Amino acid sequence: MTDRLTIRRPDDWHVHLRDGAMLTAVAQHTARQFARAIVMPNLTPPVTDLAAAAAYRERIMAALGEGADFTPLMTCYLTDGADAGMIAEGYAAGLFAACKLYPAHATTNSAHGVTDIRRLTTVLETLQRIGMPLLIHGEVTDRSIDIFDREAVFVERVLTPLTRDYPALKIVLEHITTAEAAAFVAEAAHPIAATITPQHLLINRNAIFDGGLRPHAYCLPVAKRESHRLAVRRAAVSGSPRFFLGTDSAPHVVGAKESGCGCAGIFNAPYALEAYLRVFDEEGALDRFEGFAAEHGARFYGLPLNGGTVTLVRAPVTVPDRIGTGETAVVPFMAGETIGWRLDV
Ligand SMILES: NC(=O)N[C@@H](CC(=O)O)C(=O)O
Ligand SMILES: [Zn+2]
Ligand SMILES: [Zn+2]
Repeated sequence: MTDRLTIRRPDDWHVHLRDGAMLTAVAQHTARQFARAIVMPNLTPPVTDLAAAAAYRERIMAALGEGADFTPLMTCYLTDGADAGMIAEGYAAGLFAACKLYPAHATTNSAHGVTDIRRLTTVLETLQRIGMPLLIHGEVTDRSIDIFDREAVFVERVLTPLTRDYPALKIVLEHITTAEAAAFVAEAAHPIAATITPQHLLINRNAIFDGGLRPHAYCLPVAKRESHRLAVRRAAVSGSPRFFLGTDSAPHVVGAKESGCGCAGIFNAPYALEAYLRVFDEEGALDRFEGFAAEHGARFYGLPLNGGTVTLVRAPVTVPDRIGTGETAVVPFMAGETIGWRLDV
């Protein structure tokens, strides 16, 4: 039995670092484990231009303090009015690493998102031409579609034609939750990849209703039935370079979760690596963990691999019931549970 695993320093290819007091509270958890992270732009107001992205990057580095060895990779939130020239300029300048497509009203802070992807023709042509990745929250927002089917229907109705219309457009389908999404990404003759969260590897939809309504197990896309969880697990540990780590850590203050209308989002940053490693351990795939956590994403984005290493040791670690106080009090993913691995720092 392996009791110690050392891998190249990993990256988180999808995280919400928030802003203000919450940013100050949560950023350290990500920077402690990851060398780089793709930072989601769904602030209020969203990060839609160069000045907003540069200022947000500054606030992230200020929150981490002097000497932090962490690189935030900024993203541009696409709206119906997105400006292709500005986006290309930001990419060329190394400010934007990618663009993020939220279908309008699909998830937290997506009200300014895209109402119809056909409005983005010029932007998509530009991204394709310059090799800039398009990151997608892949759910349809059609209210007649059952919430558990919104990702699979997005794959069929939106993603399939998109890959046909833009055959060289680099796409990351974010936080996949279904067998349909995993199969599409694995098999498409297209430069496409997917991020996978710890929660979609560890819980199915029963967790949301386990003895009562469990707001801390609620995120979007919502967890699916067990057969989908198993399909997503197989994809993660398959060794395919198209699947990589993206926590989707999405903190909401405890009162916003435990509410008559609780926010979507799971805060998993504090024990993210440990949670993922538990899955690879259970699947007998420890040898594939480094690829998933530290290599596949960087290669897909066309970025260098990190130097340095992190070490995880087999040890019982119990996740606290709550992290932070007051306006930054958050209930972490797996609160009260014991994970069998600990990051050795
Ligand atoms: N995943 C979530 O449930 N929530 C995210 C938004 C997102 O990634 O869709 C958030 O910003 O809270
Ligand atoms: Zn999302
Ligand atoms: Zn997210």
